[in-house]
Amino acid sequence: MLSVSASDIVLPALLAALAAFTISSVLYALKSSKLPYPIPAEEDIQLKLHRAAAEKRGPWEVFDSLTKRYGPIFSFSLRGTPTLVLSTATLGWELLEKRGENYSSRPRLVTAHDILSGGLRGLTSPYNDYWRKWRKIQHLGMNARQSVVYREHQTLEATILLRDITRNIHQYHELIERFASSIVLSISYGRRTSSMNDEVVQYNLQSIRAFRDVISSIPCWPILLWLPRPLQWFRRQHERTFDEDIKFYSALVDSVHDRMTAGTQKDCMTSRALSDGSMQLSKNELAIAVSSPFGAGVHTVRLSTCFMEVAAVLYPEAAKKVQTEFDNVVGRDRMPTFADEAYLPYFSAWIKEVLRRWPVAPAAAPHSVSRDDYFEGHRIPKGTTVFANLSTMLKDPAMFSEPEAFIPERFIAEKDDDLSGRLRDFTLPFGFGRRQCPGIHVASQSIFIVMARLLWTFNIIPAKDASAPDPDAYIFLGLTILPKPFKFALEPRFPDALRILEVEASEADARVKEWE
Ligand code: HEM
Repeated sequence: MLSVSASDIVLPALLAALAAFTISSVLYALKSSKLPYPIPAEEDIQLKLHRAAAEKRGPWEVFDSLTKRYGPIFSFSLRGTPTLVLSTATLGWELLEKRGENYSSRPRLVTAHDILSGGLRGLTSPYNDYWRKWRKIQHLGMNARQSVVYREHQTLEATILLRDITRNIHQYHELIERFASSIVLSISYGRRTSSMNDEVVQYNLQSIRAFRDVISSIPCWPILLWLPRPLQWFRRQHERTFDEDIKFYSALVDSVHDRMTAGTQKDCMTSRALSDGSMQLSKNELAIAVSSPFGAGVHTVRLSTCFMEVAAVLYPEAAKKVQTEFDNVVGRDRMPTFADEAYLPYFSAWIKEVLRRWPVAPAAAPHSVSRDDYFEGHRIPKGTTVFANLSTMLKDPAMFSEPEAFIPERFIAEKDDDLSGRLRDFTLPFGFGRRQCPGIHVASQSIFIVMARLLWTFNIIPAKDASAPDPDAYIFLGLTILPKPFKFALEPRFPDALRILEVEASEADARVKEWE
């Protein structure tokens, strides 16, 4: 009988790991000697990034100061991976959009993607056949035309949100998070939530926390995957979490299926995916794909609206102009609706200016290059990580004059050239090319209806004795940012505003039951 002792497995495994580590170190040294647009080694960017993270500052601050010294495109080696930073929109369009077929992968995240997410999380997926199927589902559920389906629910929830804020402004963050959670659940499963204590909300929040914890911990070397599987100690806990995720999210898909059979299901991403015969997704793939909007769509909407409050407090003249436009277009007998949007050019420009001045994902999400490429005579090797440094791009004086100032008018295009077209659509805060945020339409709708109704009803003013928010202070949340806490108050704009809000909100209370 053959028997294998632990030392028979462990020793060869360790030797294999050591050999792999040595080889990859040598390859790394070779790679970093051939970086495109390199910055001098004495910059010690790794240390700078480490220090920034320790001080809770985003990497974009380091990128911004290096852009000033070395120009809008530069590279360095980050733990062995060539890393390229792009700091003008033109470079982003040139590489990430025009060459999107090659610039749309993601850096490999062994623990967070391969293990904790079973290789199925779209956000961190490499650019491959699975990602294309995942992305098709996002498109099916959130493309421009499909997003219109969610407007009724968004309007009702926005009205309930505003009424709840007037009753308890101290719970502002929780209330807006409840709003955003309800919207993404209606997109994914055609159901709403009336509370953050909802089991589905709580599960998703816990899942986001697990993902964040793994992302912010020390990354796992891919060579450790060469160890025999029973020796890969780092797998077990994450695999268990993934198994639980599959069970939980599959049950949600099953309940949509049951409601479809009963004829009571609202149109949503899951129902559309289940009805589309061409999908060819396994049950697990489908369960994870339709759960994606929660992770990417709750905090981003909450954070963006928080910066809108900062803008309203810091720049009251611009907020007044928005309100004058409301008075002219909407009047004071009813609240704004989506039907008014086309007639509110200043308000649309105001929203764009907030997203420009305070991009909530200032370095977007890193892309990765699938094959060697050449740009301006420089070789950009396969596997290069590419950052679209939105923070610097959106303050590029060549594109936005007086970039630190708050000037919504810059988005009211007069010319018909390419740049004016780009400013009219203004998708930059949502990233580039094939990885551009698939939630862009639903996010824009949520922001539009919440802010339109908020600014129609109230003046957003600094709270008594509170100091004005610092426009450049932020809380660093990893990929995203939140304004430093500041106190604001809501002052009804005219005597009837609160009455109209109360009436619309109690109608909304009754109508949202359709989504329960
Ligand atoms: C103001 C709100 C939002 C902003 C500023 C925003 C911004 C972004 C950015 C910058 C990216 C990375 C793009 C890139 O890699 O180039 C992204 C990705 C993504 N966003 Fe959003 N987002 C917002 C809201 C939403 C919402 C509401 C949803 C869903 C309901 C959503 C779903 C996603 C998903 C699934 C991805 C990953 C796409 C991929 O890797 O292919 N986002 N978003």
